[in-house]
Amino acid sequence: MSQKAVIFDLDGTLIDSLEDLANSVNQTLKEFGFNTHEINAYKYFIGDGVKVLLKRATNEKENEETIEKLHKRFKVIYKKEIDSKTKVYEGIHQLLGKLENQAYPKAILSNKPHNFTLDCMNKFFSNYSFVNISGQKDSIAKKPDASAALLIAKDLEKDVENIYFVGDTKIDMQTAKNAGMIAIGVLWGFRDEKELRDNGADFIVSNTDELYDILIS
Ligand SMILES: O=C(O)COP(=O)(O)O
Repeated sequence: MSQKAVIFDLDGTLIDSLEDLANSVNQTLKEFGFNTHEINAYKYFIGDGVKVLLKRATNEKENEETIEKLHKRFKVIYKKEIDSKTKVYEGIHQLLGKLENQAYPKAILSNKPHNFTLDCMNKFFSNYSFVNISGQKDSIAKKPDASAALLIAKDLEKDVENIYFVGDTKIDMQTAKNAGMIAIGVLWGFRDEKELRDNGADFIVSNTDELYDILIS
């Protein structure tokens, strides 16, 4: 077994879920009489969990009660749309397959609600073994807090300095740094290189071959 292990972010790193998330939020907004947004605007709304996504989509002007109503409706809509347009990014299946063949320990840490994280993992990645799959749960602080990453590290049975954290946003880079892990920023997701570098990326990769080379080095 490898001396190293990896924790992957999900949205924007393993799967391109932008359109389904954006369409589901837009439908929710429409039903409640709010203005909708261009799909690309959601690249900057997604990353800090669903409630923050809804706050940003309503221009941070709504109170908790309204956000809670939107949240309830969003969950119903997104449950149906979760895999309508969502795709696994190019090269991810090959990467996971190669890691699997080497018994390389893998885990998931997402700010997507835990049940939706499990739905996506079952739908797209049921062929691979993950030591731990964690979405956002009310019982534990979400990324960039290090708590969930540190719990996963225990399951991975590696020291944090031997764990790569792979993600596409500053939230992921900050989580890696807060947990003492090695931060790898991917450029095929929702944010740009500057954001990843400014938030502590130790490595930046533009394709899954580059990512694999770092993970096994
Ligand atoms: O749904 C979100 O807000 C972010 O999800 P991620 O952590 O998998 O990028």
